Amino acid sequence: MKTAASDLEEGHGGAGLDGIAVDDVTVSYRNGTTALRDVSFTIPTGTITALVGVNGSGKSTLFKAIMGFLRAGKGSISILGRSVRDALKETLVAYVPQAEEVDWNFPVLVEDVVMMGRYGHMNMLRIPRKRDHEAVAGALARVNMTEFAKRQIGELSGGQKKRVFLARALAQDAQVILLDEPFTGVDVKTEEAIIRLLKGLRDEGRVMLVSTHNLGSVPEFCDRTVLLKQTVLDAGPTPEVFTEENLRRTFGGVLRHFVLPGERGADGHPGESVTVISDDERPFVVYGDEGEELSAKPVKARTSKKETPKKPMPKPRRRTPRT
Ligand SMILES: Nc1ncnc2c1ncn2[C@@H]1O[C@H](COP(=O)(O)OP(=O)(O)OP(=O)(O)O)[C@@H](O)[C@H]1O
Repeated sequence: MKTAASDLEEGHGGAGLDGIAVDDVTVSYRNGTTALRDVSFTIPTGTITALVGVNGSGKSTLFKAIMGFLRAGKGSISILGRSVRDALKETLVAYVPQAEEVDWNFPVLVEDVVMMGRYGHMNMLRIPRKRDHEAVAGALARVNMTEFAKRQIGELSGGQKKRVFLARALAQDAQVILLDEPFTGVDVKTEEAIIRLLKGLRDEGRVMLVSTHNLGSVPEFCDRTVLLKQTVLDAGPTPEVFTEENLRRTFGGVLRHFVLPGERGADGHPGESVTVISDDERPFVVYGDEGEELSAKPVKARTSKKETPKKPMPKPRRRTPRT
């Protein structure tokens, strides 16, 4: 029988089996809202993929469909070559939720939250065995939260809570990890720690799909990008997909894009122009000539939907601090 591990070996580095394959999926809610229409994309194993779109573009709905909470009215989803149902049975998929989705008043210890990741590996009585305790300890250590094991989850900071839910996914030994806005409410240091961890998981051949509004971090750590607006506007390697034209199509008037002139520059960058592209969180910032390639017109807030030639985004050299 094929195991997840053997699949991952086959697929490591993008070749071989797809990590997630979404084929022509349409999902509608009972009230008649069609949140996803004809959505298709594939993600190879051993990759991190950004899921980018405005509020209401269908990101959470897509996560729910991949988790099997919502059934596609049309199309199919496969995970590591299995149906969603089989993938869930084999505990291959984990979900790291947005902070708002969790009731933080629920009295539960950090180690208990992480142990929930082991439920799929236990029998019906859910009595943890040695290997379950070891998995929990290992997962907490990996996210640097060992000293918080006996704390109530509600007492932690936003970034610490995020790390606990990541630890739950690790304790589960999930091969496919869906992360809903993992950087919201976390400081830059924690964000960097999470990114380092995700890169390590990628190198183990796992699959990560990350919804984010932090456009600045996408080219830094996401190999691939899926742009969503009820349907897929574009999907593929980030250097090809994360373009100015595509971001405008994705965000429309929500996107703010402006260039500060070279004479003024920014702190630490005198004489360099600064290009800023942002929806609502951390902007994508480019200093100097690379930024000028994006726009020849300085000091202009641009929110028009006018199409411009497709140009790859240059890699940012520095990002602005979080406000
Ligand atoms: N339970 C529901 N019942 C009916 N419609 C819903 C439900 N949940 C979401 N929707 C609708 O489906 C569409 C997609 O919503 P979804 O939550 O997937 O977007 P999103 O991209 O995750 O947004 P955000 O960035 O704000 O989290 C929206 O029009 C939303 O109003």
